Amino acid sequence: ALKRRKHQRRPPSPPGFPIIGNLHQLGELPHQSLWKLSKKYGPVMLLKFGSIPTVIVSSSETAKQVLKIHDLHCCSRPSLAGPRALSYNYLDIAFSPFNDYWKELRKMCVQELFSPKRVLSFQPIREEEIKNLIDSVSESASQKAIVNLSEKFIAFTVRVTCKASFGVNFQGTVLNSDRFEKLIHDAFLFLGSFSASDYFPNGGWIIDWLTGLQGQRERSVKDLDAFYEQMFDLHNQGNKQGVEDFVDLLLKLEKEETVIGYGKLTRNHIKAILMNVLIGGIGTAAITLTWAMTELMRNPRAMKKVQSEIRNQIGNKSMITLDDIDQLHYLKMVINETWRLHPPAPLMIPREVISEFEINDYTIPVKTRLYVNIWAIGRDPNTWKDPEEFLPERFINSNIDAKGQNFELLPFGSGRRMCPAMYMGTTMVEFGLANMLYQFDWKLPEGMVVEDIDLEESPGLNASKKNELLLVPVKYLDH
Ligand code: HEM
Repeated sequence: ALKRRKHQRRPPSPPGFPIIGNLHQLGELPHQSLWKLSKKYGPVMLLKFGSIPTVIVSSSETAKQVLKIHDLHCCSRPSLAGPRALSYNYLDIAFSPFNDYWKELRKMCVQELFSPKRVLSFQPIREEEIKNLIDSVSESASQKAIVNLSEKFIAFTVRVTCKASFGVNFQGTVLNSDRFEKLIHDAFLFLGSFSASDYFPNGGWIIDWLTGLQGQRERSVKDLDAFYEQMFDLHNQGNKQGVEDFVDLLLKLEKEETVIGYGKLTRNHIKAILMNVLIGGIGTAAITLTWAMTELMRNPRAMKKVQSEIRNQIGNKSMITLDDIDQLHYLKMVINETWRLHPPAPLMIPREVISEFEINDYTIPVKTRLYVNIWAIGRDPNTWKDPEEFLPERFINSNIDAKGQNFELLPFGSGRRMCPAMYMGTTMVEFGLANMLYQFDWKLPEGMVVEDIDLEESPGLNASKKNELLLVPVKYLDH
């Protein structure tokens, strides 16, 4: 065994400082900083985030090694302070370590919550909310007024996700939507925020306590908890109408004394699952819709082509339906191209190595934290020609899709930890975008030119568009 140890090779590492390691190199946009480092240190690099050895994988070939060939060796999640609090001690799907409990929970959710049947059952909700969105944008169009599309897309996904999860509309009921959006926003921040205890397991909590992060996190968890309780009460009172929502379903499973892993499903399990649905469902789709519109505005040729496809293939209609979308091939290419350049989770969710393995002759030891930089893979010139260019046509005659089998394009990840709600996410994006493109032509506000539309990302771990997308809608009257 001693002899073997000698031959272990460690991946190349950029030089770091004592104690903080390479943390100072992450900057505001970690996926971009790590992408730049990977150009120098290669597609498998070893960094130290505080005291934690962390491997970053940045090419499609090495992503395949990790997510397909060695998936079983690295499909756990590290324990992180923000997620721990919000997931009731890892009772959720996304942050639970790899164990029998997680396997059974994930299986149950895939069958009950994220199944195609369930996704389709929410279509009346999506239709009602797209009608609201179309009406509100039409109103702006009639006044030739600017629309804040970043805001509109968030409102749309919040409302659909809330109704599907809780069966309620926030307008004037239990919580107003502003407060709800803030709750979700804060929770999102705490999931992604720099928490000293994640990098300095011995004593980092003192820093979190001193900076007030600990206290803010606790408040946020408490607010969300109170909100879930209100939702349970509302459902138990039985005066809720409409389709069977996630809370109905989970409470039913609780009543049936469903066993998951080592015990029965409890209220805390339900709350942890709802957290995943809220965090997973809202940001990701809204971010994608905003980037898609941004890229189309920067590329009028692609905009024209995608609008002609929709308008020519689909006759006079007040709304594009899910059936219509099947035939919209260019629209799907536009969305894939958006995900290539702007994956909403550019570093996916971190994984943790559970048994030693090798990539490219480098040994990756147990407990290493592992990130796959899908943002970097989408811009790798070895994989993509003219990677910085938005060119949906690159998917013509290509068998690359976003379903986790092609390691060049991984917006939903791949392997055992892959997003279980891909169909739900894709449906939301396709349906939202198709209708916005069908109903309206889009113009830049007075005085702005195409070159003024920027691609800056906001700081943090979700690569959303930093500056809000402001456009002037013109109602398409040819139907
Ligand atoms: C455009 C939409 C979406 C994108 C791009 C996206 C992307 C991702 C990615 C990259 C991961 C990590 C995969 C990995 O670590 O290998 C993930 C995991 C996850 N996503 Fe999504 N997601 C989307 C929508 C949703 C929605 C709508 C939900 C819930 C309703 C959801 C729930 C989850 C959960 C629970 C996990 C954790 C899976 C696990 O750890 O086993 N996602 N997603």
